[in-house]
Amino acid sequence: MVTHSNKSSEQHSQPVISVRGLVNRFGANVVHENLDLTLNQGEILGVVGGSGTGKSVLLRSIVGLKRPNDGTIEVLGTRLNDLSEEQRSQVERRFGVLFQRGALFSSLNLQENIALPLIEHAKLGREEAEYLARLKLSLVGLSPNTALQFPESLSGGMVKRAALARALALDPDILFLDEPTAGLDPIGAAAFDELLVTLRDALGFSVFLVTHDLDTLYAACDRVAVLSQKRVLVTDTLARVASYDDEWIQDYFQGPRGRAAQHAHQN
Ligand SMILES: Nc1ncnc2c1ncn2[C@@H]1O[C@H](COP(=O)(O)OP(=O)(O)OP(=O)(O)O)[C@@H](O)[C@H]1O
Repeated sequence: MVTHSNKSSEQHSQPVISVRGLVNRFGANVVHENLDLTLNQGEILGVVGGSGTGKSVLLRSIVGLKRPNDGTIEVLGTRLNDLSEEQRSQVERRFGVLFQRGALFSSLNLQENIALPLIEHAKLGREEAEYLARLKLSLVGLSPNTALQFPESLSGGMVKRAALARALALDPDILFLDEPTAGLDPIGAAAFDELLVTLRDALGFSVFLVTHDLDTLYAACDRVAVLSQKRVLVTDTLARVASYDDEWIQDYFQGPRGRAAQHAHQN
């Protein structure tokens, strides 16, 4: 059951990301063709789709790691296409990104990992940055004595939390998460979903969440966008998307795993 207030699009109609007519190609491989997507203020938007439908490429296009072949991307009211490199990096500072792999530097302890963006981008001194890093660790539920530990000594769930703390280091307006619960056991994944909703409710950021995890969709997402046929086929509440007349959607939501997730969250 969704325990948070279901902040649907009606309550958060202000878009923080607006993608229109996006085209992405790699040589002859057309990944996106005329793709539209909207992320509203304060919502957690789950982005799903079959393997290779371009979820990660979409995320990378928005955060500035892949230059689109065509289309416009507007973030927080600013059209990214029109910006200089310097202006673009100002906008990108308002993003927090958690990638599926390579989330933390293995040679740095947690405090140093989280302090890094504060030193590099916010130009804080080391002591102040590490103080803030410890605050971020407590925000994601990690005790102060994890601050000096290295990523390899932590469980998968703790690493994800620490990576989330780093993504939150610069107090982002928009958080991008690429399969954050991949590799976690169901209890660790559920705890991460709950933490995400709690932090969103408390801090008010908006979330672009790529996931294959049906439980995450039920537990954390206000709306779901489905990538299929090189575009966003539908964006709506989970209940409406789950009943959408499309073969992949029906297989995904009404298959055994989809029904199990739905059942688990109804009880
Ligand atoms: N750097 C790249 N060079 C060439 N092709 C790429 C590159 N990055 C992605 N692609 C291609 O773009 C397509 C979409 O990839 P993407 O990783 O976005 O899919 P996805 O939906 O995130 O998949 P998955 O669910 O398996 O992670 C794939 O065909 C992939 O091969």
